[in-house]
Amino acid sequence: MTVDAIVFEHVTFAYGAPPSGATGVRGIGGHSADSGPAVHRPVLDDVSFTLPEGEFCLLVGPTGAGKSTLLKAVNGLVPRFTGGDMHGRVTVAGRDVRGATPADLADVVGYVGQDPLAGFVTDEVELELAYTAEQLGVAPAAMRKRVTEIVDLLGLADVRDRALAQLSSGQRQRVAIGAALVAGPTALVLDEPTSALDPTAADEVLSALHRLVHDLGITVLLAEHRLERVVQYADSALLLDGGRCTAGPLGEILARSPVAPPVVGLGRLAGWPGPPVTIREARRHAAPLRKILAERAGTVARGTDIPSAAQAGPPLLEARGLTVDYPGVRAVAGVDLAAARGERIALMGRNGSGKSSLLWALQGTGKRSGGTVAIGGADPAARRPGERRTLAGLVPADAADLLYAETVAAECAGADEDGRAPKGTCAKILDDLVEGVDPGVHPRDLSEGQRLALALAVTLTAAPPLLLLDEPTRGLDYPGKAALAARLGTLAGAGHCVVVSTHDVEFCAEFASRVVVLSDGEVVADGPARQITAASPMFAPQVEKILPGWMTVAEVEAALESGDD
Ligand SMILES: Nc1ncnc2c1ncn2[C@@H]1O[C@H](COP(=O)(O)OP(=O)(O)OP(=O)(O)O)[C@@H](O)[C@H]1O
Ligand SMILES: Nc1ncnc2c1ncn2[C@@H]1O[C@H](COP(=O)(O)OP(=O)(O)OP(=O)(O)O)[C@@H](O)[C@H]1O
Repeated sequence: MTVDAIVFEHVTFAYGAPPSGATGVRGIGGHSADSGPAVHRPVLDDVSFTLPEGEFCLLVGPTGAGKSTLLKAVNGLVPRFTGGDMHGRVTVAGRDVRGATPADLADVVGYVGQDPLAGFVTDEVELELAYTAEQLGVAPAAMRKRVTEIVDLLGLADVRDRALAQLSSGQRQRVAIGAALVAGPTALVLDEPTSALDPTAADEVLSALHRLVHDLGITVLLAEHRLERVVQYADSALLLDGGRCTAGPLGEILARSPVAPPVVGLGRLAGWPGPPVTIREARRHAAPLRKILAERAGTVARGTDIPSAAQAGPPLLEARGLTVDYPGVRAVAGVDLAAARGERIALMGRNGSGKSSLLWALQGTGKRSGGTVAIGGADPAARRPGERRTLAGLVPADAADLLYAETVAAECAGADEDGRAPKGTCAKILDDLVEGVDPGVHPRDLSEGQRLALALAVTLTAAPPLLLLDEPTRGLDYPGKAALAARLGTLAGAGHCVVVSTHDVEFCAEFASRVVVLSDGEVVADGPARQITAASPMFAPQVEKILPGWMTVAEVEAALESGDD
């Protein structure tokens, strides 16, 4: 008989009311106590669903829909540590979550947040894995056996003795999953576990989760924006939109979802039945469309084919022999990079290949151990911070680093003033990226995607000639990413040079004219986006895999429309 792993019965939740849990416990970003008793619009509105044992379920929904909130309600973090007003019932493996702490529930549900480092309590892999078991009072012999099983299951044998700080991001994420598994839970909930990972590391993590579902019958509930990465692993989906939640088989949910991967968009455009949700299914329908496109390929200008401006003008940015050393690591190893106004460059490469270090060194704030950087002839490192900002703007991977004001509205007003932009510029950019952000809310209470959009809007308002963005698509839904690509395209068209470090191949396909690939701090490929991404199974976007030579749904749509004229 199958047991229901996670059950929500008429769950309604709104932020704003005082915390209902124990006092003296550090909250998870909630500040309801000092913001008064005002209750906001419900984030979850009469949510009911049942997830059986051994199911891999995706939680999908637009930016700020409440996905993190729903996941935290599974193990009681919401409302216990966030405050808020909650009605209805959540049960995991038959246990009522109300009144229990996440630690009480560790043997039925494991929670893995977006940033594994933030959740670690020790310094070493094995200690971290053993920690939860120790807390639960498991006998040493049983504990060693359990840790070994988890190490094998998650492919961590080679690194089990290492310090956590020496692990790659994908390995750290697998350790975080392992730590959540030690207590032997029925269910695992994961909040965008691959958002910071390169495509290879993401595949490793998702394959490990897939094995847990198949070998151990664990139920996995996983929130993710990059659906193209995860659909092939999932059985079912929950769609959260406007507070309401719909559950169903993956294909059915994606067919009606406002957020769907490119393959679904292509299927809708081409009228393929289903529509297909995997590349494999889509290829079965693709032959007639390939034929039509082959006839049009010569006559249609594709967006990303716009010639590189590098050939047109003198470079805005010129770096020579740029080197960044940390103790024991050469993060950037003699990089030469020239970029002109109008270029849209994606910086790609494995986790730890040196992308962030390169961006910060180019901007002038980061460490530079050797080499030169010039932006419009000036060395940004030699300028004062205020002046530096007029040469280059950098949106950091952790968007919160850029935000200081008490409300979204104040942040936007400050950005308009600092950037000498007309009033309302920043708010308008924000609204284009993510709709409906409450201007009165504190930036720390925004969802991940909303906060990132705000940091982007603040930087784009000042619009310096060189724009550097470090992983700017975390937490953004597909419409948000398309809006970001469009805005960056407009800025490039107006003479800015835009460099984006990203693991998001679909965003790269929409945005980039040129791709630079780093490996171990060195540039190993540099050329037109279409050429570089098509040549690599790791970097190729979904559309390219189904219709070689075509990168995005919009491109295919334009080609089909051109034939209708
Ligand atoms: N502590 C809080 N106080 C007030 N409002 C909050 C708080 N935390 C989140 N919110 C709001 O609740 C809504 C849902 O946030 P949540 O983080 O659950 O969304 P999400 O779907 O996970 O978003 P993303 O896709 O960006 O990760 C957002 O509008 C957010 O601004
Ligand atoms: N402050 C630091 N001190 C020591 N080593 C560092 C520091 N910052 C980065 N490193 C190391 O330098 C190398 C490059 O890191 P960097 O963050 O630039 O890579 P990345 O390509 O941006 O990675 P990711 O895709 O994971 O964000 C890695 O080996 C990293 O561990």
